[in-house]
Amino acid sequence: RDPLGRGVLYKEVRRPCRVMVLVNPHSGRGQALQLFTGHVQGMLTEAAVPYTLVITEHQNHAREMVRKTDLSQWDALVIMSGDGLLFEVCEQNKTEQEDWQEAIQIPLGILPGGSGNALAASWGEETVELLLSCGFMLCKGLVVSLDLVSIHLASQQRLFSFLSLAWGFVADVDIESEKYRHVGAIRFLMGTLVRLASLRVYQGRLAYLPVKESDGKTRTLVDSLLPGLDQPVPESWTVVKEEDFVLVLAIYQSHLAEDLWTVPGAMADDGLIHLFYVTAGISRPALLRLFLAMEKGAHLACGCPYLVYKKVKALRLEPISPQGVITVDGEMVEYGPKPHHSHHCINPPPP
Ligand SMILES: Nc1ncnc2c1ncn2[C@@H]1O[C@H](COP(=O)(O)OP(=O)(O)OP(=O)(O)O)[C@@H](O)[C@H]1O
Repeated sequence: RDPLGRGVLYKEVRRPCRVMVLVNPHSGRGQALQLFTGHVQGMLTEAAVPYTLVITEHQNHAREMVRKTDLSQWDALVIMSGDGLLFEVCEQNKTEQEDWQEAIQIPLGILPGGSGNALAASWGEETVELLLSCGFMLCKGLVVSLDLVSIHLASQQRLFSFLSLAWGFVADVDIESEKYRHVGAIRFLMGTLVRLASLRVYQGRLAYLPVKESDGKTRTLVDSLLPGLDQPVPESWTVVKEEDFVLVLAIYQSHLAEDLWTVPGAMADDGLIHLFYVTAGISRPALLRLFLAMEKGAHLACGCPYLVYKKVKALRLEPISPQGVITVDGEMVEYGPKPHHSHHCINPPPP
């Protein structure tokens, strides 16, 4: 079904639908619970969707809830927070459960309560208020399949990522601006201005497997495209000549935040990793112009010679700079002088 007329096929969860809603009262400007009770609760009641409300009390509370829960009792897990709480739930759901192949079939929902809300923004309607649009999809029980990217860290840890991997400028801004969370979405602009003042270059090696016209979607849970981290990248991969970067960003949804429309054409399950990188030499005003243009999805039209965009199936990132931040879905992950980050796009079978 395509009830929103966006060329996207949705499935519907079966009725009656039992939903667990996890609300982080401290996310974003600290109003998630009020927004839930003020806007979403009534919609769910009217739509006769039974739900159980869990208010998270501390970091990792949602993770523990999901670990302890018999998931077969629920038809959907819904997170009202930013992308961070969803990352916590996904990690628990997918990597720590022995039966994660089954666990990833459970529909996950997101209601925007954070300051970035990238995933919600990628899926909500632009014409109506984001929270109401996400609440509407929840009431209708509309489900789409979502690409997951498998990430191997240097320590062998494997993560599943639903949104992005970032290194350099974007990752620094994301983490450094967390302290301004209470101001909402504008935290990214504040963080961008602060970081621009101390713009730095990050050394590293980047290689990727470009998408070919003939490529179909990769529907596998096995990392068949990934060479071992101790192996060189295969000949079919492109090795980026430059080793001095201002940022590297791999994103698989359209939005990096509510007002950062990074990949205008991205679909939730197009099987693509959208790789952006900016090489050293870009001026501060030019970098600022890119981020301002991104609000309208117009950054690629800026004609900036330092910005490169590729559609890829897999990539490897090897930071050489000893200090830096790498984020997955906006959350900081381990960083080492010589970690390898390999990515491989997988599409789990539709729920
Ligand atoms: N009750 C709580 N008190 C403190 N921290 C919490 C609580 N519940 C959850 N958390 C933690 O808060 C962190 C931030 O949440 P989240 O990323 O969802 O919101 P945000 O940072 O405001 O939004 P965004 O990621 O969109 O910018 C998560 O790591 C989560 O584990």
